[in-house]
Amino acid sequence: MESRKNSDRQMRRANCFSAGERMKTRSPSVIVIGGGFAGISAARTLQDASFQVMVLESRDRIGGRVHTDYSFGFPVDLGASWLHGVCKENPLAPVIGRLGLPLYRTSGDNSVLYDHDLESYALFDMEGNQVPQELVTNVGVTFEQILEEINKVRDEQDADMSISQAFSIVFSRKPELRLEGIAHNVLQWYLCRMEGWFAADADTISAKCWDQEELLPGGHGLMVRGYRPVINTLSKGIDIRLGHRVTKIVRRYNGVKVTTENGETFVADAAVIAVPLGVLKSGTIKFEPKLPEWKQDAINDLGVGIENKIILHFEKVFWPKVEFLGVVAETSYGCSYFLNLHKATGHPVLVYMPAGRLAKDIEKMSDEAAANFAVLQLQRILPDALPPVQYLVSRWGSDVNSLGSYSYDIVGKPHDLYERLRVPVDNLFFAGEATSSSFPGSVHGAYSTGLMAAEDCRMRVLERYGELDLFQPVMGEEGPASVPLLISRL
Ligand SMILES: Cc1cc2nc3c(=O)[nH]c(=O)nc-3n(C[C@H](O)[C@H](O)[C@H](O)COP(=O)(O)OP(=O)(O)OC[C@H]3O[C@@H](n4cnc5c(N)ncnc54)[C@H](O)[C@@H]3O)c2cc1C
Repeated sequence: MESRKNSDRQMRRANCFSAGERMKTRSPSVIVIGGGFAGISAARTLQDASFQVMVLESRDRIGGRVHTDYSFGFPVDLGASWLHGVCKENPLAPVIGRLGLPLYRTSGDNSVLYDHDLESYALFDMEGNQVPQELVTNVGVTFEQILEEINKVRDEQDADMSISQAFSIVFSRKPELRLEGIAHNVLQWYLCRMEGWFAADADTISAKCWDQEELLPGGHGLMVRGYRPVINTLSKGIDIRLGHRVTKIVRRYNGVKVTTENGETFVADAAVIAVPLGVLKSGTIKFEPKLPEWKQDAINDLGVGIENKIILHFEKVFWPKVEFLGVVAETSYGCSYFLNLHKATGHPVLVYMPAGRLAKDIEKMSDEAAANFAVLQLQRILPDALPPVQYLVSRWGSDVNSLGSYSYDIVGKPHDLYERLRVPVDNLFFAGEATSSSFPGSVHGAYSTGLMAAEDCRMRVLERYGELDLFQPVMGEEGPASVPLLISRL
């Protein structure tokens, strides 16, 4: 009995929103789990709407899969670095614009496949010979034709298939699209780029859903100064508890109780859960009661892929003045590409970006071995390539805080999984790139789901506060709750 009393007392002390505070501030409380773009945008919106907000973040930094590193003496992004859709319709445009952050446009094209204009590529074969630009462009056209044919094939059939299977069907129907020799290798390179977009291999990507995301106009722009200033600005003044890994979420009709790895407990009227899909899949966060079956199925069925960055900082530039360097090979697994950051930032930096199985294999290597692997690919193009003076290696697949880079549609599963992931369960609101059916796998997608979750949460909490039963204590706390201040402003 005594020990139960003690633990009750401890819990009360640990509560971020104690009964006293609730009476004083007269505003509803929300715990946001995860301090990436989705979580921070939800927290910002709710705090601006007079909610008491606390963010619990497992890492010792905010930003999640947006991670700008400054150890080279200038910013480089280990996670997201492009704004996909450089236009005023992009939900992030107002904040990026207000901050005066420069963007470097790598492509005016709005398509999934070309976040770089074709003329900015320099592709090489395994012997270091540059592929003629005309061939690169022509194979690009063939690749688009194949994708159009894939769409016809999928529309004829009810059952879904992978992009690789669809390729085989198209080749058997239209053998003239099957390329040989170096042209075949260039085609594999385009496929490799497509795999990079989805962070997954072609034999797992759904032919039915590959083009279901919405693309904003304005093409693709690199955040020259990195994404960090954006997240820092959005998070100003918010109560963020770093190093707080959530392990359990209990929900009741009148509140939520959230427990962290070190046993601390927090209660609030509602919670926004904005952790990555990989973390939800891992089952390391326990829900009580369990999540409904439809929600758990959505978590299980949506794919999460891996893309990584190996960022190489050289003493000086020794490569051609193009935006993208690529090595073509017989299979997409053997192909590789490097983003030339010198074009955008003026710094002698190349970024090697493996995806899918290759990224997974490279994650098994040490940082040094991974950097050497990237340099080896570079030396295929440029035999006299210098060793880097510094390097950075990301591990989004094995990092327990992400367990994957971003979500994608796997074969045979419907595209509405993103929406199912987003739909709230009682007073638990879901946010994050994997809950965005329009813009999955992107920063602006994550950001907009944070706004949506905040709005849903605001409505629900305010509605419930208007009900008599919410004048009862939240999660067993004593003392009257009160009608939130915000209601008078609505
Ligand atoms: C290599 C790479 C390149 C990319 N390139 C681009 C790009 O150029 N443009 C683009 O738009 N998008 C890009 N993306 C995708 C983009 O980064 C993500 O879609 C977006 O940042 C996801 O934001 P989020 O808030 O949903 O998740 P996250 O940013 O992952 O935030 C989730 C947060 O939850 C925290 N967390 C995890 N577990 C717990 C727990 N148990 N308790 C508490 N906190 C927890 C994490 O530490 C993290 O901070 C890229 C991603 C990667 C990995």
